[in-house]
Amino acid sequence: MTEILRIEGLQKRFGGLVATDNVTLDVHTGEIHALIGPNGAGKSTLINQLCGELRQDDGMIHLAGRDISHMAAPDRVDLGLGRTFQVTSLLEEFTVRENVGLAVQARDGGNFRVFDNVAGRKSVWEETAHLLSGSLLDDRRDARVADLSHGEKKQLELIMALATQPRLLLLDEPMAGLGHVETGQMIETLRGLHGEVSMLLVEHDMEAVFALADRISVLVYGQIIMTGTADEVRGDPRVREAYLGTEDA
Ligand SMILES: Nc1ncnc2c1ncn2[C@@H]1O[C@H](COP(=O)(O)OP(=O)(O)OP(=O)(O)O)[C@@H](O)[C@H]1O
Repeated sequence: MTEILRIEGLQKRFGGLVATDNVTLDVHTGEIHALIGPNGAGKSTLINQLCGELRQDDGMIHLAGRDISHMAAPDRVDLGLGRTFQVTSLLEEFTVRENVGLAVQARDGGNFRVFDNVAGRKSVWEETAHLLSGSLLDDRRDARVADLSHGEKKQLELIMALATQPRLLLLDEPMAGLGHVETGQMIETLRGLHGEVSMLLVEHDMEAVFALADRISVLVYGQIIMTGTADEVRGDPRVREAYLGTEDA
């Protein structure tokens, strides 16, 4: 079993608070690995350290065998670390197709802002069409982002993250704010990518986590208290006490 990501002894302090406390975790190539934990457990802090937006105080991060612990954020993206664009970073007045085209161009080292440059580049539009084909947004490619539903915007975030051709995709609450139907659609979309791209999925929606994850790591007060399958996590008394409550999940 090869590992796409290996984290060892990762530590981040904010003053007296230890937000990630000696975190050791690996993501196997091709797996969906979920990271769950109560509010304030340190999930965002961990994701931000992986991206390079926050510098760890101690510990190591390896991506596909390379030590990226001290690498700048854009270099990590070049090595295959992808993160979903946030809804707030979408260009509302541009179409779905144009937003995806800009993400493709940005990956190729182009300027994210200079839209004119992208208009004439056939390869960018071919790849954009490929990314959109078969997606839930293919029929909406000429819609303005401002006219999309929240669920459609979350699908667009994901497609734009895939435009960077990640080897490991960090998904920070992809179900947040989605209704039941849209959550089901997002689960299906992620299931369709299973095996193609490795994923570290931070998510509060336990139904989605149990439906998607090969393995789940549970973070409580900055520490991983266990890693296991959905059944192992459901059945672990420490998890039930710390996170799921005493009732059946
Ligand atoms: N920049 C910061 N400065 C000081 N404390 C911080 C900072 N960022 C996070 N924290 C603290 O670190 C702890 C972990 O926060 P973090 O946001 O990583 O948790 P989380 O698991 O992502 O929570 P949630 O599920 O609510 O998003 C919390 O106690 C939080 O208040």
